[in-house]
Amino acid sequence: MNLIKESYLSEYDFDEGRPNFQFIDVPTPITSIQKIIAQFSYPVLKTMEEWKLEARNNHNVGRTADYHYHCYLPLEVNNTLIGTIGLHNKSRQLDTECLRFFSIIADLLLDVVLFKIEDARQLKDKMHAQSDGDPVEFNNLKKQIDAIEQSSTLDSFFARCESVFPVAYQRLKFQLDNMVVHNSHSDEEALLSTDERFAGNYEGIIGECPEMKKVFSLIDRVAASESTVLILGETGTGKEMVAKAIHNCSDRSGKPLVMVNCAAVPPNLIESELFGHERGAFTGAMDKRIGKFELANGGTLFLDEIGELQLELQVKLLRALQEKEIERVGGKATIKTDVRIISATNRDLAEEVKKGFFRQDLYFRLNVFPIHLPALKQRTEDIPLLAVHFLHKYSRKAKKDIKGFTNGVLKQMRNYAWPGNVREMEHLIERQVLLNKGKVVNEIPLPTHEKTLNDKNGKPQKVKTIDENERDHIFDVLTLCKGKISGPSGAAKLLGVPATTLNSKIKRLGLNRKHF
Ligand SMILES: Nc1ncnc2c1ncn2[C@@H]1O[C@H](COP(=O)(O)OP(=O)(O)OP(=O)(O)O)[C@@H](O)[C@H]1O
Repeated sequence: MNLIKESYLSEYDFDEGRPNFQFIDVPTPITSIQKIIAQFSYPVLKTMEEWKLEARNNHNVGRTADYHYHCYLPLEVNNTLIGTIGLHNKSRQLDTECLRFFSIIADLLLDVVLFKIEDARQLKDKMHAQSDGDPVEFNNLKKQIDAIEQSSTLDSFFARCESVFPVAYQRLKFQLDNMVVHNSHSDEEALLSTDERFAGNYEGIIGECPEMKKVFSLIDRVAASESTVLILGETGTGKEMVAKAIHNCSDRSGKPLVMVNCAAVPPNLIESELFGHERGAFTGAMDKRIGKFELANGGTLFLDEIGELQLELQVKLLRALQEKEIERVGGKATIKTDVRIISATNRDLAEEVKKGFFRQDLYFRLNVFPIHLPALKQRTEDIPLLAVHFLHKYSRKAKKDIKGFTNGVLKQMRNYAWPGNVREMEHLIERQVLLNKGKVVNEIPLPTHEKTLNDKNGKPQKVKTIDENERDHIFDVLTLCKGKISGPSGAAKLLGVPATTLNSKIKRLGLNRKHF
């Protein structure tokens, strides 16, 4: 029996939503490592240095030179080694769940090989029986045998894997990329689920596309510094998660991370929310109150939706950042603060500055280290991964055993625009888990009316609120009229409203005339 080949299972990508492990599938003669592997009946994981030592340095590392961890398993038929299967990983350790899965893959591969051997053997028997008989039939059988022998073992293997465990494929891919390097191999540690281990890393942020890898590397780089960070991205892209990850990876992690959603606090209360107030500072201030700046002392203050902060408050925030001290509302004393600021917005802040809605000096202060989070529709390769993650999370919670999605559902999700990004997907899957009857999700009620509008170039645009629309339009007309409101060449005439009405709209919408 021939050695089949040493197959490499380490390079993989997603092809049209279908996990596609790229085996490097070249027949090789039996190697010294394979001889060692043949002594085991279970997956053996070692670093390449350890393998080389085992093989008395007599191993040509070849294509796997870039990889650090190498796990091998022998493939045997009737006690004869017919090949080995290798799983290689660049920098991260492989855990027990992954190794178990690897054994299943090896079994399936062996199954496929056995079928192939058996089919070829039966045809050969028939062919021998025909050796003195019909030459046409003989040639026909010979062709069939050649076809079997030359057929890709791995193609048949993929077909089997896909039908046997489509979701497990995605799990493996997810694990491989997100595995944490372990120095110890205690069972307890190895048995922790990937999600739990991962949560201690980047706050459970999932993503493997190049844009997300860049985000992880920016988190790594900025966390240890004291820099002010501005996180930009559409709603639901994970800005809050990134802020938590930066705080948790920083030296301030032992101190509080205090969050303020600038859009959620009424404008008249935001100053007291941030800086606190003294008793009697304003009607309703019955007691002294400590503000978020003071609460975050020594730690991090996360200012979410910073783009919604009114101009008046922006001045006060800027002062607090520059002077590193605050005054409570109604108070006289200045209070020193040591706070790292992380802010986030789904607005285009640079554009807001141009329009006069956001102070340029504050923007420069906050935008020391920007991190841009991609919209979900810009990272469709992450969609199956996130979907499976949420499916497992909510199935576990609901105590249901839902194994995965059909390819059709995955495709639907990849084609959807996700205006609410990851948050929208999470809610949708949480709901679907509760409603789902079988073990597989075979339909998903994606909204038919996406909350985006195509512009004249066919690009999807966020649907603006009436106020945003009005503000932008007034801004454009004021720019055209160089800030002039009344008179024949003024904006009021063009907009068809009295100058007094336009003035009050400008005030209400927070437009700043000096920018025109
Ligand atoms: N990469 C990700 N991996 C896992 N979960 C994610 C990811 N991104 C977002 N989520 C989930 O989506 C939800 C929204 O995330 P988050 O609140 O961080 O988004 P956001 O950008 O701050 O949204 P908003 O601008 O509306 O405040 C969270 O429940 C989080 O669990």
